[in-house]
Amino acid sequence: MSTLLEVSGVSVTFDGFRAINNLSIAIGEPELRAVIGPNGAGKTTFMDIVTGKTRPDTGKVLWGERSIDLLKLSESQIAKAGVGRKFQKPTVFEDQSVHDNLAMALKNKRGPFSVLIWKAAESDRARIVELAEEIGLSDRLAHRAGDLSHGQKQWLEIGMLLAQDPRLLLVDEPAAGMTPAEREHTTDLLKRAAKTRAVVVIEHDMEFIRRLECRVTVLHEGAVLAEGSLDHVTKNQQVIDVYLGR
Ligand SMILES: Nc1ncnc2c1ncn2[C@@H]1O[C@H](COP(=O)(O)OP(=O)(O)OP(=O)(O)O)[C@@H](O)[C@H]1O
Repeated sequence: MSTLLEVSGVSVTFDGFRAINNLSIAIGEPELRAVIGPNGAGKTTFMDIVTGKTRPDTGKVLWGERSIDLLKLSESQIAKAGVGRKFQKPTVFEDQSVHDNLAMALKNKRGPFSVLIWKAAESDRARIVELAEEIGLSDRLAHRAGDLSHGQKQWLEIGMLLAQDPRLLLVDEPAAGMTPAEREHTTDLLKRAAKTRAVVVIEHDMEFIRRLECRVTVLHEGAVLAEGSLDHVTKNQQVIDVYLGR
C-alpha cells in the first residue's frame, strides 16, 4: 500500500476559533479508513480541506506519486485529479431512472463529446450493468430514482461517484437514516470499493465502523487523538473520556 493522500501540519481558524489544529493524516491506496470523533472535532472540515472547499492557514496536503500540492488546485481540479465526495444527503436525479443516473455520471467523466462515439456508448452499457451490480441495484435499473428507498438512493449516489473512478472516495455519515439491513449492505459496498481505491468514511455508528474492519482515526479538537484498529482506539482512555464515555 502506497500513500495516496498526505495531510501534514494543517491548521484552520474560523473567526479566531481553531477548528483544525496541526492535523496530520496519511491515507494509503488502496485503503478503507474510518474517521470518528465527537461533534465539532473537525471531521467534516478535514474533508472540506481535501476537496478544496476550505483553505487551511498552514500545512500541506499532498496527493499521489508525484506529491501534487492539492492546496494549489481548485475544487474542480481536485475532483478531476480523482477525489470524489459523498455528502450525507443523497443527491440523485429523482425523475431519471437508475440507469440514466449512472449513464449521466459516466458521461460527466468523459465530457460532452463521448456521447457521439458509439464504441464508448457500448462500453458505457457494460459499465452501467457492472456498477448496478456493485451497488446492488441490478433489478432497479429501469426504476425512477425518486421511487428508491433512502438507502438505495445512497447506494445509487455511491455508484454515480464510482462511475467517475475516483482514487479517493470521501463518504460522510453513510449509515444515517438507514435500516439495519441497508447498513449491512452499505458496509459491504464500501469494503468492496476500497479494494481498488482509497475510501474514507466519517461515521458515528460504532456497529457500522466495527463491520468495516478497517483502521480508525479518532479526531478531537481538530487533531488526531488516536489511530489504529477499532479495538485499539476504543481502549484508549482519552478516546473514552472525550467520545465513547459521553
Ligand atoms: N464555516 C465555518 N465557520 C465557522 N466555524 C466553522 C465552520 N465550519 C466548521 N466550523 C466549526 O469548526 C468546528 C469543526 O466542525 P466540523 O463540522 O468539521 O466538525 P465535525 O467533527 O464534522 O462535527 P459533526 O460530527 O457534528 O459533524 C466546529 O466547532 C464548527 O462549529
